[in-house]
Amino acid sequence: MVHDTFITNIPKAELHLHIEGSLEPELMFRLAKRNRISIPFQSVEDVKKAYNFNNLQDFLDIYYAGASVLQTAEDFHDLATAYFARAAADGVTHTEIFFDPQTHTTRGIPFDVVMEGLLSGIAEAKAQHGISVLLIMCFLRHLDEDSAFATFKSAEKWIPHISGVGLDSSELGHPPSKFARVFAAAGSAGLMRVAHAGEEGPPSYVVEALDLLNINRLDHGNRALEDAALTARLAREAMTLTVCPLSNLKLCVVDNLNNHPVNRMLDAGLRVTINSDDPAYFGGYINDNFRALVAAGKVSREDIITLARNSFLGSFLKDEDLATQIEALNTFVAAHTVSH
Ligand SMILES: Nc1ncnc2[nH]cnc12
Ligand SMILES: [Zn+2]
Repeated sequence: MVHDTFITNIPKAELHLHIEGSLEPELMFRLAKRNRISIPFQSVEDVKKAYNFNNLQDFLDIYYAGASVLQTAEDFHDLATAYFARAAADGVTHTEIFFDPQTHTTRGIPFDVVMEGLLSGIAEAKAQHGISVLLIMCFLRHLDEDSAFATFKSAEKWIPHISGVGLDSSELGHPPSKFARVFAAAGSAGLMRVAHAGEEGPPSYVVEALDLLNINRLDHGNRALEDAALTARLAREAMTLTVCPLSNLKLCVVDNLNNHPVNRMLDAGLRVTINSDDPAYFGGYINDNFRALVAAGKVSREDIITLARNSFLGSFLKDEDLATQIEALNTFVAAHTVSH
C-alpha cells in the first residue's frame, strides 16, 4: 500500500484516545476471568460480532459494559501498558490519553485505584518505549454537574499528575454549557481543557465549548463545517481538532470514508490531527486510521507530514519537549525526502 512504511515510522502524537476504549476483547476475557466477573459474551468472536453500532449511544452502552472487568490497579496498569506498546509500535512518541473516572467510581472502584494503575503503567511505558504520556480526565456529560464536581474533588491530590479535563459520552441533549462551572474550576487549578463537540451535536455545541468551556482543543468537531463563520474562526484561532476517521465510520457520523471531511478541514486551514478514539471497538489503531484515509484517497504524503506536525503543535507538551519532538519529526522527514 502507498505510504505504508512512511505512515508506520513517521513520529506522531495521539491526542484523542480513551484508555477504556483500548480494551481488546482478549484482555476483556482475561480480566473477567481474573476478577470472576461475568460478561455477556461466550468468545472473542462473539464480542467482535457485537461491535456493530448505529450511533454513539449504541457504542457507549457496550463500552461501559466492557469497562466492568476493570477492578484493580493492576487491571488499569495492564490496560494502559497494552495500549502504550501498541502505540509505540505505530511510531507514537507522545500520547495524551483520556480516562473516565465516573465509569469506575459509579461501580464502586475508588478514584485512587484508577490513578495508581494508570500512573504505574505510564512509568513502565516511559522506561520501556521512551514514549511520553499526559493524562486528561474526562467528565461524563450524561451525568450531572454535581457528579462532575465530586469527581473533580476526588482528583484534587492527583492534580500534579493530570494535564487537563475533557468532556465525553452522550453528546446530544448534553450541551457543553452544563459543565461551564466545573471547567472554570479546572482552569483555575491550572488544567488544560478539551471537549468532544460536533461529533453528533450541532455547531452551536462547538461554539459553547469555545465560549463557555474555554477549550484549548476540540475533539472531533466534524459538524463545525456546517457553519462557515465557525470554521473560519477555528482556523483563525489555530484550534486543534482531534479527528477520528474509523470512529466516525463505525458510529455512522460518515457513511463512507470517501465522504470523510478531513480533506475539507485541511483545505479550510484547520489544524487537523488523526486519532483512533476507541481502537479496540472501531477496528484500528492510529496508523490504521492514516492508512484508511490514504486508501480512500483523502490524504497525500504531504498531508501525512502536516497531520503529524499538527499532532505535536496541538499537544500540551511544554516548549522544550515540544521542540525535541518537532526536531525528531523534521529529521525523519528530511531523511525520507526524495531529492530531485
Ligand atoms: N467517540 C466518543 N464520543 C463520546 N464519548 C466517548 N467515549 C468514548 N468514546 C467516545
Ligand atoms: Zn472520543
